[in-house]
Amino acid sequence: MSEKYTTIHYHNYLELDALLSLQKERSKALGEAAHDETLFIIMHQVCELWFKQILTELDSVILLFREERVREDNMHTVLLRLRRINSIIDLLIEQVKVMETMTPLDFLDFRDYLFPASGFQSWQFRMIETTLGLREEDRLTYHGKSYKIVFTEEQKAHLTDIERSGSLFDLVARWLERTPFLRFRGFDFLSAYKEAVERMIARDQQHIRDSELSPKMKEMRLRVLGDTTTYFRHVLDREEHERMVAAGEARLSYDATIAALLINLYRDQPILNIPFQLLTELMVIDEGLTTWRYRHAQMVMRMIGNKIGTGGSSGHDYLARTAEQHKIFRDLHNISSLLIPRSALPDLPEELARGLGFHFRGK
Ligand code: HEM
Ligand SMILES: N[C@@H](CC(=O)c1ccccc1NC=O)C(=O)O
Repeated sequence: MSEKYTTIHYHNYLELDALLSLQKERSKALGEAAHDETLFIIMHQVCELWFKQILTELDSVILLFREERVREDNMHTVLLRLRRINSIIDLLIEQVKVMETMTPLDFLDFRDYLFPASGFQSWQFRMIETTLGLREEDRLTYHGKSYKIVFTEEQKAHLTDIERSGSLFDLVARWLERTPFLRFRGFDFLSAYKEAVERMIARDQQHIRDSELSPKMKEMRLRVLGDTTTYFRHVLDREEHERMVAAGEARLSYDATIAALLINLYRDQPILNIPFQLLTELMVIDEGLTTWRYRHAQMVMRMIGNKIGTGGSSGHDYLARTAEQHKIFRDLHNISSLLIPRSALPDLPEELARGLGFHFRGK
């Protein structure tokens, strides 16, 4: 008999007996009950639940991306799930305010009971970072040791597994490299782009030189404009890009970078619109996590000033540095320095433009 139509009560369905018995204040158990410790526990439990949901979404997206070809009809689902992650991150940022209704003095009523526990030991947070593509070598070191030392062997193995099997960053990079439009029936995107950049810079330089501006202003404007050796050096030259990758200054391969550039420049072509949205959502995840890190660091500053963290880090200073350093999709943000105005873009050959559009062929 099917179990589908048996009845269930709200309370049981949500396992509320278990859930609501999980707030065990150490101050109450070991000394004098501190009123705000319940909030502190619930805040963390709520965060961990949202981390679980983020991981569920990331795992499903990764599964769709692991297929030999990412199916077009899966792309929309991927986008919906990435957007869900971004809504959750917005909520996590907003939630910091609730934590800040606790005053630093009230925190001290129970902080002593927390040593040496800390957010360093949040396995799900590390799973999120690693699944997205933060590698061991990208991280600030933890007293010169691996960030994994605080975890069980099983948890460590799981993190290593993800590092080996390919993060979302890696999968998106491979997907970009497969973009089929870079060379299409005589249209060589890269040569057309190179020519357009050179033409645009030469024209703008001439306009500045011919203008009525003072020599000092002219010099400044020319400097802002840059030339083909400033922003564009590494896209105009594969070897230069490969040197940057080897030096750790770029992470996306040359081909993936060019594909991301094409998608950004021609994002109005219907077929490139969803890929463009995908790249955008990935950047939004990075921005959201960075904002959360800053927000958390700011809260920490308010709560404990410059004290050392219970996990042994320098506290606020360490956290603020992770915000800068632990970005994952930096390469996608860097594409913006390679963009040129639409007016300077080479027109696509008509056949290609037609190929990139959606065509309804009625009978
Ligand atoms: C009074 C509130 C809080 C304070 C004072 C605080 C303080 C700190 C400090 C000082 C660290 C650095 C590690 C250490 O040396 O201890 C840290 C790390 C961390 N905290 Fe908090 N925290 C608070 C609330 C939260 C909440 C609500 C969350 C949500 C889950 C959270 C998640 C994390 C995570 C994930 C890390 C690791 C960050 C990294 O290494 O990149 N913290 N926290
Ligand atoms: N690291 C904090 C303590 C703390 O926030 C914490 C302690 C135990 C479990 C989770 C924590 N939250 C995030 O770091 C401190 O130094 O006060």
